[in-house]
Amino acid sequence: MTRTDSTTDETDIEAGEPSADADDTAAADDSDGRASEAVGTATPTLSLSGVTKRYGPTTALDDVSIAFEPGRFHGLIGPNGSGKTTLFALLAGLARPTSGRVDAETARVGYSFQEPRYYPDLTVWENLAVFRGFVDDPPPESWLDTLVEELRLGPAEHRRADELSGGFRKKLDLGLALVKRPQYLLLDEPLADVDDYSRRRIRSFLESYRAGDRTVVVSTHNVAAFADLFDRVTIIVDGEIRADGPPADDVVGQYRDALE
Ligand SMILES: Nc1ncnc2c1ncn2[C@@H]1O[C@H](COP(=O)(O)OP(=O)(O)OP(=O)(O)O)[C@@H](O)[C@H]1O
Repeated sequence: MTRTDSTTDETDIEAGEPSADADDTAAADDSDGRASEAVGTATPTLSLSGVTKRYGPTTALDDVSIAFEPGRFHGLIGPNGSGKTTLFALLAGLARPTSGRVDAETARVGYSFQEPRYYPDLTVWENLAVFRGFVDDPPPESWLDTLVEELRLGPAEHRRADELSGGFRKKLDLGLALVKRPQYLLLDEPLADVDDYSRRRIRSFLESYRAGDRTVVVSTHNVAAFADLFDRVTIIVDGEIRADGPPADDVVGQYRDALE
């Protein structure tokens, strides 16, 4: 468990070389003493407590507390600029809070953000295999076949990543998020650019992925695309949580009301 307490650091999402997952960052946290291993925690948690995140004069998150429970399909809903990506970056260990506390076992967190990361000159399969090589205790290689099948990556399996269409790039990034079969899967707009047929397959795959103690957190402003899957919804506006709990029968209406 990596616990990141309040700092005044303004570290942002790391740019540059593709990285396997957030584990490297967690290791860096340990080495400079700004995070510590929590012991004796029975249930792995993913949570923020009283977290504020500022970028210079901009407050991206303002005193946010939220816990992501095992076995949930959790919707994080908010308009552009509301703080969703920032919240994910904190949970993935890619950024530090300005104040407050982040509890995240980053080795169990997989993520796909809006900017895909992959090795451009490797094929889809090679990317999946390389990222699998970064994982300490990887699932069997057959898991990669499952991902290719379920994410409808087959037609592009042997094509270079930099030659892929936008939709296939998105699906490859989803695959990279899933390579280590994470307990917590954080997905930022996972269906953007994806064709209708693939959408249906990916939606039902994600629905089944939540089984057991796995948690899927989807960040989106396209509420309708996932409304029937959510069993918990957090609405975030201007860096503040406006609603957090079981979804209303009409999630789209619930979101509209929160924006007014
Ligand atoms: N690196 C940064 N430097 C300065 N401001 C930033 C940075 N990253 C985010 N912000 C600001 O923080 C606020 C929250 O941004 P964030 O990207 O978290 O929102 P979002 O909900 O993910 O938006 P979108 O739906 O458009 O992706 C915005 O005002 C944004 O301009």
